[in-house]
Amino acid sequence: MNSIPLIDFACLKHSDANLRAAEIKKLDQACREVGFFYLTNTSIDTSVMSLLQRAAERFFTLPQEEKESIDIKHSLNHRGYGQIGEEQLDEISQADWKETFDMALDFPLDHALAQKYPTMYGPNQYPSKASIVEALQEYYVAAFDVSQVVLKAMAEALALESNFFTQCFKNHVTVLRMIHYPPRPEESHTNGAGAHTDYGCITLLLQDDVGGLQVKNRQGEWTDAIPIKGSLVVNIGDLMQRWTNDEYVSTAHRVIAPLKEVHRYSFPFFVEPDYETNVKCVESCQSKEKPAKYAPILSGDWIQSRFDATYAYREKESL
Ligand SMILES: O=C(O)CCC(=O)C(=O)O
Ligand SMILES: [Fe+2]
Repeated sequence: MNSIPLIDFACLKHSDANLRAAEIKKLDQACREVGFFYLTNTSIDTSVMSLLQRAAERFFTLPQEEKESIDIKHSLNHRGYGQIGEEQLDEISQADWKETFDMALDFPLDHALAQKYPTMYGPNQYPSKASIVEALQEYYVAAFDVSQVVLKAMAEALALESNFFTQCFKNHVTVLRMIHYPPRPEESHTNGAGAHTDYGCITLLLQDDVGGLQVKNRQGEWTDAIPIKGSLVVNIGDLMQRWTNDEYVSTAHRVIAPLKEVHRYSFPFFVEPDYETNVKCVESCQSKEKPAKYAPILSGDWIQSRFDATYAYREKESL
């Protein structure tokens, strides 16, 4: 049995208040008990999803040289292409067997925020093919809309003003990533992406039909998050866990590398608020019996500290 609950996006937006309230309750329970759920019936057109999949297939088959011309190593604000071995999510002996491409909102270098926080705000590094860029941008806009509906529902579930979270997304640093998991290099190399939790608020993941994503359940067992066509897998990140005083849980997950001749593509959308968002325990998650566990922190400072721990090239830079 699949232990990851299904939440119906259409119900989260429904005009019937009772239907909506019932779905928000289910959402709240999923965030507290599992930290993962499938989001079905989203507003993202399936053609926008397929275009993104095709864009990824085309991008990752470009000559290595072309991909490396926009290597994330050249980008202070981590945009662009990440080679196999660039990001290591778990300190295990097997490298993460994946290559990546990251994009976010584009800020010119002379923008005040890019000047103040150059490692977080700045320009994208795009591939030269316009159709790939268009597919990315179209998906980014559609996924962002979905994320805001989910965050409104979460705010309501937590007895907050419905715009409590969404008001922190004016100059946000939400990242759309494309990931290509090539076939494992040898039978014993099972690691596609090491066990980790996500840093941000929430992540919306689009995956193809290959499978391989696993989620750690409360009993400490790895369970498969099998692909459900057209749906997104949504999970709580560390920032949201901190914001909610551990009421909403950021759950560990990993990816098993595909078998011989199989290529997997996935598209996490890491929903992360404005750098200067003050992440301070929300009212409804603290009490005399359960005081706030974490000191307030700026969202960007938190995300930066987590980045530094996972990127090989950054470690080398700081040596
Ligand atoms: O590829 C996947 O299914 C998950 C990727 C992931 O967890 C991540 O990049 O944070
Ligand atoms: Fe993740």
